[in-house]
Amino acid sequence: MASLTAILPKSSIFKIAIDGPAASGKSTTARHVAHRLGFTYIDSGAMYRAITLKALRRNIQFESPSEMPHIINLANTSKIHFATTTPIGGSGNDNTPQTIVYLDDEDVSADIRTMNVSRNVSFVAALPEVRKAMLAKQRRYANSTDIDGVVMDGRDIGTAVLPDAQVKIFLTAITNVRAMRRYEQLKKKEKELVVYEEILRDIEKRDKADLERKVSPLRKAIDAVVLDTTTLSLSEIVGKIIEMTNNMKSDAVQLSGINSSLNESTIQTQI
Ligand SMILES: Nc1ncnc2c1ncn2[C@@H]1O[C@H](COP(=O)(O)OP(=O)(O)O)[C@@H](O)[C@H]1O
Ligand SMILES: Nc1ccn([C@H]2C[C@H](O)[C@@H](COP(=O)(O)OP(=O)(O)O)O2)c(=O)n1
Repeated sequence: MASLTAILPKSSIFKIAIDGPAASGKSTTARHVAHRLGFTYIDSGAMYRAITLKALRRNIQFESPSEMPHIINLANTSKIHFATTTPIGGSGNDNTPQTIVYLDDEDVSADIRTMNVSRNVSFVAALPEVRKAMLAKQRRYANSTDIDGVVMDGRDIGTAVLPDAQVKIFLTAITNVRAMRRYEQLKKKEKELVVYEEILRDIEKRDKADLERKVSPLRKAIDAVVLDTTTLSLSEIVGKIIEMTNNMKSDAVQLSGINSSLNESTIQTQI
């Protein structure tokens, strides 16, 4: 029976974990999947970015050992929450649901995506105490009782944050494709001058830092499915994840049927 219970959901909240390197398509994919399934989307990377933004605004000197307690304190005391806006028509990426990120009730959705935050976020995300604080918040969000399902993306969701997720995806794409997509994405926002080579360097540096850090490095969970977005369109990727989720849900329903009839026969035998 252990093998049956292993694939049945441990709680009524259905969990989808999407991990992968920078600009592999995690958040866009996750937002579409969540929207289609009526699930809540949680952007775990935005949480590390929000703490980094707050530290930058306070002129905290990164990598100075005496400043670390300040960063840890920010992680423990900051309020971070999300809101999702529903798309109204449009085509292609225009109809991607948008996520608003609030830091202490201020909308910081644009400010957390600047190159300055990107350059410094890996340092903040490598601090074990910061990860501990974020992990507690992420699990709290994922286990809130008023939602049917959750889609969370990041680097350690399938391995550390939601190891019990019923669907685990590892998104990847070759580095220069990821850098070009991020370049196009930032250029559209016109928040700052963007240079492709600088973005490529940032992505290479962050990939290395995310892979090599000691606590919860970027890893594919052993039970995750790899999807390469270099060759697959957004709608193909979203379709595959929805299909996997629906299959997993119907397997769980069938197995719970088998389980309950097994329980009934056990009860009858006992009587
Ligand atoms: N499968 C895909 N094919 C082409 N472009 C994609 C695909 N998935 C995402 N994108 C685009 O790539 C850019 C980066 O995606 P994003 O979701 O922000 O990545 P991540 O969250 O992994 O950093 C966005 O402009 C997004 O629309
Ligand atoms: N679960 C997570 C999510 C993000 N991080 C870190 C590592 C990433 O470089 C930064 C920013 O994450 P984010 O997903 O916003 O980055 P990209 O959109 O992929 O560029 O945060 C992490 O360590 N663990």
